[in-house]
Amino acid sequence: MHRSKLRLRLLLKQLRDKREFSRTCSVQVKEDNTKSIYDPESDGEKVMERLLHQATRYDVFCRGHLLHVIQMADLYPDSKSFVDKKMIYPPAMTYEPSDWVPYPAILKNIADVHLRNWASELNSIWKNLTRKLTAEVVKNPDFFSSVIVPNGFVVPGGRFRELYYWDTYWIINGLLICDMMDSARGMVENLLHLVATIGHVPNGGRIYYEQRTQPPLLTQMVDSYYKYSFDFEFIASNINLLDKEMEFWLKTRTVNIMKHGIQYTLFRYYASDPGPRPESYREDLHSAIMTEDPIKKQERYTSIKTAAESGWDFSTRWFILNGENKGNLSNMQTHRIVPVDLNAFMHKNFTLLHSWYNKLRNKGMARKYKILAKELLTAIENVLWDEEDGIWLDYDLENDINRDYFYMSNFTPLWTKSYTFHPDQITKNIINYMVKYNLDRYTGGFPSSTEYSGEQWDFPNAWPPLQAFLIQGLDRIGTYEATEVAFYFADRYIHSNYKGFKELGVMFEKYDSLLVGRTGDGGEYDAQEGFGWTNGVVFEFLQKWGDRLRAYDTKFAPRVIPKESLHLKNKPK
Ligand SMILES: OC[C@H]1O[C@H](O[C@H]2O[C@H](CO)[C@@H](O)[C@H](O)[C@H]2O)[C@H](O)[C@@H](O)[C@@H]1O
Repeated sequence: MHRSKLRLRLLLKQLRDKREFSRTCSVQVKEDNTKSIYDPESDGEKVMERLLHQATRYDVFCRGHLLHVIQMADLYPDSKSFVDKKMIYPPAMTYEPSDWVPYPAILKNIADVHLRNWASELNSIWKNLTRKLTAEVVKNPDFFSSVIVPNGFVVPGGRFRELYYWDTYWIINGLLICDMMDSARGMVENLLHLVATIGHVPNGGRIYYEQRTQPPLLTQMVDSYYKYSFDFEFIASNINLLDKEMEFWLKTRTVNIMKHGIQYTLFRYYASDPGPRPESYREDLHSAIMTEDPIKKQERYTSIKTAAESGWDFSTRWFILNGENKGNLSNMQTHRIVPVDLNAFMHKNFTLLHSWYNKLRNKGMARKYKILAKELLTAIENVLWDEEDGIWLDYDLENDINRDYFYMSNFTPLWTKSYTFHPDQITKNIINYMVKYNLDRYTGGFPSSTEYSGEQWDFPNAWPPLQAFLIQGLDRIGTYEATEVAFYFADRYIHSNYKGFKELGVMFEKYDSLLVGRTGDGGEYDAQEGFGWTNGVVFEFLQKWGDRLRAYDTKFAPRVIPKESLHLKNKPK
């Protein structure tokens, strides 16, 4: 086979182990565009072949010399490209899910013809995003970085070619709304299978994601499936795995906080496995380069991986510098922050499990989850609730203070109903907080934070799940005022997604809160299109408000004007 040779000098002197790596390596690019390593100081390809044969897929995709040389050679602008490559056969192929239908029932509930047509186009996108592991991958898993799951799945899109834990929640809801109940169940079964085999749900469907998880939404996915299927048998036969996942969180992710002489147990993210993220190897190595101390280096890696586990990778939300959210990635101390959203998710999980065990007449387990839910709710209210601002705030374990900054995650307990306040009181608190941060001025969606850091989970990026937390959270309060404000912002957000699709033909992973219909930016990879959770949230909003939402001309302001009583006028900051 004809091969063209591309010689790359590696500037390996800068690296930690100079003796091992200060050599010249070559990379051969085959005609079929696959690459293999050639090492001129030894017997070239044979050595690398031998290495590949001896190595397990973990040695190739997750650690070791080969990974190091390739990632440091700067072969790909995005480090994740290599760890997703095939060794012989492609790990996944697109296939059409058997339950996909061209006219799901939701379309009938969308009054506006433009929005209806758009929903129909979005329904077609599911087919492009569906994957199933090939028989080859399943038979020879050692050649691939894919994690083996029994059923097909919908991926987020773009560079995200595998399943992702928390993305799957919104994808499943979208599938259920589009009458794809079998696909949705298959995806839940995949995650349950991962709990059974790995002990937790990994960040994503690759072996290099196994050592960390993501926001724990599996129990809520089962709940979503149950609400459509009424299949309590499914819950009954899988509840032990949901319990197993909760035990993982209880055993590995709790912290105790003393406040006014009382000890509370809350959850944090914590991914402490050694070394940099294989899929962002070069980036992490550079982040940790300023310290030679191996313990401090690992601290960096733990903070980075923990941020990835949180789903907010990256954000000033995890920076601690002199007790503030300032600095840069080297100031990240994710595992020293108790996050509002994680604790709200866990509270919801405990509540659901309590009610299901009750229904199963399993008194012991029902009691276990009743106590867990009650104690966590008390902790959320006593540690995370900020009386002055009338909102929940993350807690800084390093400085023993609440982090008084605007982050969209502050609203998550609304979404999980993790509060005991009277609906009128919480409505007032939340609307005041929204007014304080002038949320009405962001016509492209709510920004993740007010910090312009260049990181993707900060200003001005508007992420779909975060829109859902606040908009659905308001709606779930149930007061007239809160539900109208929810509709007002749902209308605005739908408009931003619709405008982007009409003008650019794509759905984005995230949006720019200042530029209606335009993608967000920043962080360590280019903005992606597809997109699983974006489409899922759109379907959720169309399902809820399809009778009221209207497509409107992008040149004019939104037609839905909030009532005077909503106090949501632009106010100078
Ligand atoms: O490669 C960088 C990071 O990419 C993922 O994170 C982002 O995309 C995920 C899929 O949509 C999403 O779940 C996450 O919230 C995003 O920040 C991946 O999950 C990270 O682990 C990875 O380091």
